[in-house]
Amino acid sequence: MIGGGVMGEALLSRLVAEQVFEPGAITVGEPQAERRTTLAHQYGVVATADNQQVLSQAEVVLLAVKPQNLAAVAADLEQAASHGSPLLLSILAGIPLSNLQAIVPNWPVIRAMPNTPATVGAGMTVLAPGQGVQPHHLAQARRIFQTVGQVLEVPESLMDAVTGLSGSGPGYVAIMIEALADGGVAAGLPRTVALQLALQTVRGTAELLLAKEWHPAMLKDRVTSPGGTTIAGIAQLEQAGIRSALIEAVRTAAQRSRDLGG
Ligand SMILES: NC(=O)C1=CN([C@@H]2O[C@H](COP(=O)(O)OP(=O)(O)OC[C@H]3O[C@@H](n4cnc5c(N)ncnc54)[C@H](OP(=O)(O)O)[C@@H]3O)[C@@H](O)[C@H]2O)C=CC1
Ligand SMILES: O=C(O)[C@@H]1CCC=N1
Repeated sequence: MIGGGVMGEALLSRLVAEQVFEPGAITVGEPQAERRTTLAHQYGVVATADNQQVLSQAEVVLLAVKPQNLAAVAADLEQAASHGSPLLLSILAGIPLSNLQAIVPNWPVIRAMPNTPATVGAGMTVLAPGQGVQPHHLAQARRIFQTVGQVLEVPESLMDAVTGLSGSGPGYVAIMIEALADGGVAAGLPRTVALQLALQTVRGTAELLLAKEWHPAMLKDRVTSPGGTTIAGIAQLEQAGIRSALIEAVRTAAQRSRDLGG
């Protein structure tokens, strides 16, 4: 793994907990000494400041640096490109397969977009395979990302939209949960009670829709008693433009993903 930050750790923690890899078989390249110590102590992985140590014997390389750091890592990848041809899994938002393949022309490359619920095995990862990716490479990528949740495959042309929805989505939902709890506090609930209610309401709604395979509108209709509380709340949400706000959030994030790719 190159880049042991938030998302790298989220994936690492599950891969070790689910025993997909022996901790000692994982080497993480990470420039921050403090992060290296944390990752090595907490998960038993090898952590190094030298990316060549990561790349020298790797079968799978998981690229988890910020897109803005790709240029720095490209030099390491180019240097390693002549030894072997490991599977490269890139989770970098917005970086197209063509950019990665230009750096390591002989390596199979899969662009992946996971999300932070991966930390608890409830992630959503979408994969887009590059040229030269064989079925066994895809199977390996699926095995890795299935450890952290659901996996779906799409053509690369959809990956920026995926990034704007499921990649960034946990941020939007977290704000919704925080705001719901604030609403509960404004209506007189203690903070801890309000947060528990908001969290379980969001989880329960998602679980109900998944279990029953209902259209979301059907659930909305079932909650809204005529002249009741829910329709009064929904009228307020519509007036504030909640649908438009969420649609534009996904569209703007997708555009930002395109922009990161240059
Ligand atoms: N966070 C998320 O929810 C998701 C993130 N992603 C993608 O994952 C990637 C990482 O994001 P995130 O974990 O949030 O970011 P972080 O900044 O938390 O993690 C990136 C890590 O890589 C380190 N790094 C920087 N340069 C190098 C280098 N040359 N070699 C090795 N490591 C280096 C950084 O160190 P330093 O801080 O010192 O620069 C940092 O610790 C991004 O490309 C993002 O698009 C994808 C899906 C979801
Ligand atoms: O905000 C970001 O750029 C990353 C990619 C998707 C989620 N976090």
